[in-house]
Amino acid sequence: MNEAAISIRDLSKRYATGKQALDGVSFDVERGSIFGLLGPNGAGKSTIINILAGMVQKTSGHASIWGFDIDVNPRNAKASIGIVPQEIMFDPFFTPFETLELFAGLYGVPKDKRHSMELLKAVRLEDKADAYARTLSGGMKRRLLVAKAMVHSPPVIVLDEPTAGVDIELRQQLWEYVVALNKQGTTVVLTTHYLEEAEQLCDRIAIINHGKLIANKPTKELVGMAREKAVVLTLDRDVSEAPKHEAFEKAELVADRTVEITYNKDRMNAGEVLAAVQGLGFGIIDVTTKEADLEDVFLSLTSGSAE
Ligand SMILES: Nc1ncnc2c1ncn2[C@@H]1O[C@H](COP(=O)(O)OP(=O)(O)OP(=O)(O)O)[C@@H](O)[C@H]1O
Repeated sequence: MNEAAISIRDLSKRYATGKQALDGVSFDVERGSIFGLLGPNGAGKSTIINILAGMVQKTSGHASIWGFDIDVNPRNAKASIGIVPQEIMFDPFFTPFETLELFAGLYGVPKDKRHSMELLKAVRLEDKADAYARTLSGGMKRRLLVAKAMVHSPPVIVLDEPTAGVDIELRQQLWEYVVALNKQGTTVVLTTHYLEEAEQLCDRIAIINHGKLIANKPTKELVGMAREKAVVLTLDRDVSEAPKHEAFEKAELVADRTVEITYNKDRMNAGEVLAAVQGLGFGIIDVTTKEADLEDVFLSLTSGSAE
């Protein structure tokens, strides 16, 4: 089957306040992929996820999960997706093991088909299986949320800003688990503000801004959209200011002999930059190039538009 894991068509949402949170958004998430949904605060990411989760009613448009239309087949659509919410919400009186059993029960997973202990192991919480949830650290709670989203073994898991408030080590553990899940076939959608992580993890990235989709491309292509590139040059002598040339976007002295030159890759290439510097009478001892990253693209696409 090559039907999309998630298919969204002309999705719009106007909240009762009159706020148009989504305005005709369409995209597909390919089965087996890791898909990044990025956008500044208030862009509409959570609204999309909440519509998929059945927690927010869309105003118009269509959405289907694993081939199940959320209006026509809401139960199957819901059974096909696990959502890791932004907010940490647990009943503090249940242990992690009980929490997972409870949710498996709510999803109608029969006792012999439950895998609560396996899930706890996968998120490295097996030691805490019987501890009170309120005694867990923030990172542990976050990992429990991921396990909770997986109790019904959905083919698609959505992580809504899962890394907020989680320290670097825990974040890496979480990503390792997400990547492992994906390797086993789970389709992953994640919203994140950590562009670097999105760039490393996602096969494809969509950017949403003011309720509209403004980009949807394979990660490499999106990163390639950055127009500016830079070279860092070590010159053969100390200079008091960076070599100036009309074709450079920017030239900065970063140390006595080191300059960083930013250029527009549509207008020139690194070789031409070097030739221009040599033409100004400088010898070049060393060169490193700096690739533009997703952050550059993100900023140029969404600049000045966060709420
Ligand atoms: N229940 C609601 N009632 C009215 N307006 C809402 C509601 N929920 C969200 N909004 C508004 O809709 C817009 C989109 O919000 P949404 O939470 O989807 O954005 P987001 O991209 O997830 O942002 P963040 O990254 O901050 O979570 C925002 O302007 C928000 O204030």
